[in-house]
Amino acid sequence: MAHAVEVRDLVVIRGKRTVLHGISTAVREGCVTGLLGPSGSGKTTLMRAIVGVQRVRSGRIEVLGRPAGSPTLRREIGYVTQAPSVYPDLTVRENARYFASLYPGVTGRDADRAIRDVGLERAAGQLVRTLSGGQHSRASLACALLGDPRLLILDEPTVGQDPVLRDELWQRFHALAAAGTTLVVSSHVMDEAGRCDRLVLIREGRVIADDTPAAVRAGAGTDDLETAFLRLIRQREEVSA
Ligand SMILES: Nc1ncnc2c1ncn2[C@@H]1O[C@H](COP(=O)(O)OP(=O)(O)OP(=O)(O)O)[C@@H](O)[C@H]1O
Repeated sequence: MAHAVEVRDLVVIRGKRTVLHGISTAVREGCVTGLLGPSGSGKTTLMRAIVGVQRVRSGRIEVLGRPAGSPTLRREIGYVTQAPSVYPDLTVRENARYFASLYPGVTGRDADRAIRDVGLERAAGQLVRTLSGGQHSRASLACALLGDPRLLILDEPTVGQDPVLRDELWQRFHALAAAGTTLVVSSHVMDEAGRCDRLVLIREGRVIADDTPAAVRAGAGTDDLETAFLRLIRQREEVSA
């Protein structure tokens, strides 16, 4: 299967700390790849590097066959950060229509469909600054979907969503993947890991597993991904001790 993203020996230093210590991984096209790891492990930094907005010390990243950060990639990548990326003083619909207007051929009808796709139709006329945290991040997701990106990078998109909405969002992610979009979704919630096609587990800036959920479970000798993650961490600690 072709790779949408290839990362080789990536080293990133932020402030005075080495945050990514020579990471190598690849993201398969048309899959949902989960980036899992504890808070501060480097998930956002890796996503920023893939999107091309993170200064890297060394290593190589290819995205859709081009070096990360290439201007021609801008229209092909949708990136939803943890920070709000929609205008607070516009309604959800106004935001979606504004972002739709930035893409040739994307219409107001597409904007309305994106709002429906993230389950925000009842809040479409509401000012973004009055939305709940979960609604706010779904508004950002709707706007990121508008350009029909080939690669969607979603930083903790299910934070603050109730279980029903989380389930709907995961169904939506898989529908997008089935239609050919590649998704990279970060989370530190292990029960979401099992919903990914592939997992990249990161700890302290190093990849400690890169496989399907089933293979990660089998490799660690447990059915539970949280236990698998803990076992992988302990194995690493024993090897480096
Ligand atoms: N602007 C910055 N300057 C210096 N260090 C930073 C900066 N942003 C993040 N870091 C550090 O880089 C490390 C990795 O952070 P990153 O945000 O990539 O982790 P994460 O796995 O995404 O965490 P979370 O799950 O909490 O979002 C952390 O130690 C963090 O303190």
